[in-house]
Amino acid sequence: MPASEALNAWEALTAVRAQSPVVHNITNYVVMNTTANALLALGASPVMAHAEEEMEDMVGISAALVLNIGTLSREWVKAMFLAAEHATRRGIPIVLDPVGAGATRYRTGTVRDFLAAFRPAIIRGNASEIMAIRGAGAGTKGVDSLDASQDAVSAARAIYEAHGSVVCISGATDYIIGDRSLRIHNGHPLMTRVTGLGCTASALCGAFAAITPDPVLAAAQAMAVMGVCGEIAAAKADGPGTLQLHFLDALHRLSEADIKGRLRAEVA
Ligand SMILES: Nc1ncnc2c1ncn2[C@@H]1O[C@H](COP(=O)(O)OP(=O)(O)OP(=O)(O)O)[C@@H](O)[C@H]1O
Ligand SMILES: Cc1ncsc1CCO
Ligand SMILES: [Mg+2]
Repeated sequence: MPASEALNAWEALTAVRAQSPVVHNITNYVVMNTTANALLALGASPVMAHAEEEMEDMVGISAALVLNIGTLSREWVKAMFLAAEHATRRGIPIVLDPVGAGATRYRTGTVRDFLAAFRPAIIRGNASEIMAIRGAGAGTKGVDSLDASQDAVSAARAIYEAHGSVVCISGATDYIIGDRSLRIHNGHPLMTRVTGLGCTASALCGAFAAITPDPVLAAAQAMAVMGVCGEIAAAKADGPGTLQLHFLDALHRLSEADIKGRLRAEVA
């Protein structure tokens, strides 16, 4: 069976729409609104919450936890660690987005401390961020990648072997590295001109991880949906502004035929 069909992306999307899992996000100020809207358009039920006082209750009603260090500070990091403790105890999947790892020592150090304490089901980042976790590469340009996704594959393998977390590297080709490896060739370069589509990919990883127990498959389903919707949106858009709008509509309207007709996934 071709890898695209084996992803079961349509079946998983149907399950997300039917079950509408609660996805708890501790994410950055830049993308809170866009990732909440993307999760809603997908069919999931997003909630953004970062007060330590409500971490136990919020994790208690969630099916996945998405942690994103895009605008981190001491209090938020404490909340993330506390939420991860509760999620680990409850056995709900954690997705980590190491935004800007490699740009500052604080970001890189926080991600490493987190991985020393917890095992996310999925780590989703761009190539520079993934390489920085292993001390590889020349750093990260703020939140943007200086490297191509294939350059981070060996770092991703090392992270999987050291921590057991599936690693998803986004870029022109998305790589999903775990107990097996997949590549997804969808998407559009215009997606890099809209802030937070990587953060959106991580949020979608959370929604699919809530439905799909196998984290390689869950990450691949999320990246498949991202890529296919990115292509549909780019075909209608005049630029980044309308891409963002068309992307949300594409998520909402995504059909089995869209996925079957466009998805280009292969075993890496
Ligand atoms: N050159 C490209 N061609 C096609 N798709 C791309 C390209 N670059 C990125 N994408 C897609 O754009 C989405 C965001 O990935 P990207 O690597 O830009 O994330 P990011 O750098 O973490 O973004 P952000 O920090 O703004 O959230 C993914 O779905 C990815 O597949
Ligand atoms: C631009 C930006 N800065 C911190 S987080 C963020 C959103 C994209 O990662
Ligand atoms: Mg990012």
